[in-house]
Order: sequence, then structure tokens, then C-alpha cells
Amino acid sequence: MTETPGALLQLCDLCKSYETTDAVSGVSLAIARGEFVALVGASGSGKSTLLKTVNRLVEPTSGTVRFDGEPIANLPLAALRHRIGYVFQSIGLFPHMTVSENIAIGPRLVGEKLAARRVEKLLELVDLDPAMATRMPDELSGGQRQRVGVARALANEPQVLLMDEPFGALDPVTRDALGNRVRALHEKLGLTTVMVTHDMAEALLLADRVLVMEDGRIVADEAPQALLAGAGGAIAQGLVAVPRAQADRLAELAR
Ligand SMILES: Nc1ncnc2c1ncn2[C@@H]1O[C@H](COP(=O)(O)OP(=O)(O)OP(=O)(O)O)[C@@H](O)[C@H]1O
Repeated sequence: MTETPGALLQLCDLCKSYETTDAVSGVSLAIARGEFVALVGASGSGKSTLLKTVNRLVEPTSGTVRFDGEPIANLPLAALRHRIGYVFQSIGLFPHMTVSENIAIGPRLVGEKLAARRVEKLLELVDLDPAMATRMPDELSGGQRQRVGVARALANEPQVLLMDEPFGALDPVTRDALGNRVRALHEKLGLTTVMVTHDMAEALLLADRVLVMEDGRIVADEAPQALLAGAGGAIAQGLVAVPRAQADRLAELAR
């Protein structure tokens, strides 16, 4: 795949093999600045592995990832991670640090001190009371912890936000609210966002573009409207059928 002009992220023939598994098998993909992309697919299809090649939590076996035209293998790791916010699958707050210290960890790693006012601002961005800055993670609900996880990912003012199943452990109401908040922040901060999710409904509602993975490959790459209109092939349509059937049953009940 040749370089796509204007792409902020470009993956070219990317492969990642473990001893017995090909987790990612020849993925080529260009993501434009400002896109909100959801990566969906069955468990084990390679979504997390693919996401983690972008911030080099996973080093590919072969292929290239370019960030703003530059192969990321050539960039110093700290500089790369400074430009990419990452929200972990399992929240991943440091339990022995306060909320404020957790949020400031990224800047601290590159020798910067985050001002208290900036921590307050980040907490406000994710709809948390700035008074929570001094709490410990175990004094927060799961939803509040995940909001802190998002604030931490935004602390370096990244260009790209990567999220690995960010709302998986949350109740449906909190999940919906936080998803909408993240989408609003994506717009407000001019981010380019890639979100891994199991949930096709969430992908359809939040993303501009939905990539479907199966056995390490991207088998569909469509806008939500196109998926809902039947595009993307059998695997994608199998995933779309679930929320569609639920919506139909709810509509039936309401009649
Ligand atoms: N560190 C590792 N060592 C060996 N195999 C791995 C490793 N990480 C992932 N795999 C394997 O690679 C494949 C893809 O895993 P990956 O976590 O990327 O899938 P996923 O689609 O994100 O799954 P899930 O939705 O369950 O998180 C799986 O078969 C997994 O077992």
C-alpha cells in the first residue's frame, strides 16, 4: 500500500505473529486526521494487538505504522507516546497514587509537572468534580475511575486517542454517558480516535467509520450508515444483526 496523502495514521501490510498465532495478518489502513474509528470483531480477532501496534505496546513482526508520514519505528518512544493518549482495557490506574498523580503520570514521565489547575481542567472535561483530585482510585466508582483513565490519556494534549474496550466494565447508563462524552471531547479537542469495542451498537452510534476484524484481518471498513444499509459482507452483517434485532424487539414491545 502506498502512502495516503493526508492520513494521520497509516498501517502498511502490518503483521504480528506469536508462537502459535497470527494475531494480525497483513493489515493496511489509512486513518485521516479527525476520524473516529471503531474496531469491532469477535474475541481473539486481533483488535487489541492491532491497536497496540500504533503506540508500540506491541512491535509488529513485519510491516510499518506511520504517524503523520513518519514510520513510528524511527520516533523516540517517549515522543510517540506523548502524542498518543491511551485508555486501557482494565482502566489501569495506579492504586497507590491519587487521582491527580495518576492524571499527571504521562507528563511526569517526560519530565513535566502538570499544574493543579490543569488537573482540575482535565477532571472537568470528563465531568468529574475537581475535588476528586486528592482521592485514591479505590475511593471511586468504576465509571469515575474510567473517567480518570480518559483524563489521564488526554493530559499530554495528544493528537490521537486510542481506547481499548474503554467502557466494557461499566453499567449501560454510565457506558452510554461516557461514550457520548468521549465523542464530544473528540470533536472539541480535534482528536483522531481509534476505539476497540465488542459492541456493534456502540460502534455504530459513536464512530464515523467501523472496521470489522476477523482472524487478524480487516473484513469490512464502512460508515455506520452503510453498515445499517446492508454493506460490509456477511461477518459485519452478522454483528449488525444483533442490535438491529434488539431494536426491533423493543419496538415490537412498545406497540
Ligand atoms: N502476548 C501474547 N502472546 C501470545 N498470544 C497472544 C498475545 N497477545 C495476544 N495473543 C493472541 O493473539 C490473538 C489476538 O488477540 P487480541 O487480544 O488482539 O484479540 P482481541 O480481538 O482484542 O480480543 P478481545 O476482544 O478478547 O480482547 C489471540 O489469539 C490471542 O490469544
